[in-house]
Amino acid sequence: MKIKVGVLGATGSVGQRFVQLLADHPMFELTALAASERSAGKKYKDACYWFQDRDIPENIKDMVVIPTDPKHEAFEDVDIVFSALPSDLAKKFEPEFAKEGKLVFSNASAYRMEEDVPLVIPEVNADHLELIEIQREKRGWDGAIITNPNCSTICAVITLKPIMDKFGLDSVIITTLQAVSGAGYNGVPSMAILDNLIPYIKNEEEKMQTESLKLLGTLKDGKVEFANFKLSASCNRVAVIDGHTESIFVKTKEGAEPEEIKEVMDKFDPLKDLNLPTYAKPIVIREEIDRPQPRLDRNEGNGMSIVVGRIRKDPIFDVKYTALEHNTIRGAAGASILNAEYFVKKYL
Ligand SMILES: NC(=O)C1=CN([C@@H]2O[C@H](COP(=O)(O)OP(=O)(O)OC[C@H]3O[C@@H](n4cnc5c(N)ncnc54)[C@H](OP(=O)(O)O)[C@@H]3O)[C@@H](O)[C@H]2O)C=CC1
Ligand SMILES: N[C@@H](CC(=O)OP(=O)(O)O)C(=O)O
Repeated sequence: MKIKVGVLGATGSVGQRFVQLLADHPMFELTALAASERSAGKKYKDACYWFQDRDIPENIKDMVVIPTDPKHEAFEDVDIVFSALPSDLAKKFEPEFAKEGKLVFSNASAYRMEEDVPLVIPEVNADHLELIEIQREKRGWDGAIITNPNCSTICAVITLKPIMDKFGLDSVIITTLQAVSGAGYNGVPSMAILDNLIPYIKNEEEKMQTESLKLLGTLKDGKVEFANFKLSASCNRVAVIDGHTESIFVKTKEGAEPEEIKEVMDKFDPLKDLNLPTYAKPIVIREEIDRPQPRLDRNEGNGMSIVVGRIRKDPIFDVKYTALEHNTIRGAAGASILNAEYFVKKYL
């Protein structure tokens, strides 16, 4: 039998991606769509300004949106909620759902860096999920909050993990070129971004610099010991709809050649035997000199693969390469859903 799930912030930019990915999911049945009081009581198709390139799924469009209230009857038999709430609202609502016994798989940044909250990319640090036992004990709730990282962080960390495991990491520098969808539908006015680039995204560099070290850290005695290497990020918004591109420079501890980096990235496929519906090969390498490109490569692996190209020697660091991620799928809704699929397979 399928597990009943709900989406918080279901009408928003990331919420719509959740709806697309969950409407016909082999493990989950989407039965609750929650949003603000403005949307509650309306049919989903009327409450939400849908801007995806495929229509609202037939089985979803007439569902009635409910308020974000864990005690609402529609949540009664829901076990998992996916949160696509803005961070300030996530701070308030997510604990209320955990208190009601729900497993909250959150996209929001509100709880990512809390000591007892797992921040997880299942291919990288699935063992950190064990933190939920400590979380439940400390906070006295039956549910749990499990977070996925910031979109730009996910892209970089997936590529760094196989390098770290084989060669160790000394220093990493990342420059991002981030799509406008990362800021939500109303986030960046067209007058600001067309014919332009904005070299600032609030809090993004700090998130990349801290979240990456937690993700690549080690769980020891119920705590995450952060990874110990230097990471510097510089984040930019560009006029692309979907697809974050990152230029990544890596100095390893042991030294590595581009061919060796390519090999460890290509072999990196840790969950391939689990048959998780949203899983795709985490890293796909392109050999062409001018790839990856957002328009051409963002849908690789149904939007779940990081596409890496231009792996080459760097005169200062060991290597540099370009990585591309579909930011609202692998970087947001798809990441949360993969966390939930992994959790269900391993723990339920
Ligand atoms: N992991 C990642 O990398 C990414 C994460 N995100 C995160 O995902 C979250 C959602 O972002 P995004 O989809 O762009 O945001 P949007 O602004 O597009 O959507 C916000 C959603 O929250 C709902 N909402 C607003 N106010 C309330 C309220 N008072 N009570 C209940 N619901 C409310 C809205 O409902 P209504 O329509 O009724 O107003 C809407 O469904 C954010 O935390 C963002 O930072 C985003 C992109 C990538
Ligand atoms: N800040 C990211 C998206 C985002 O919302 O990130 P976070 O989940 O860390 O708040 C972007 O603009 O592309």
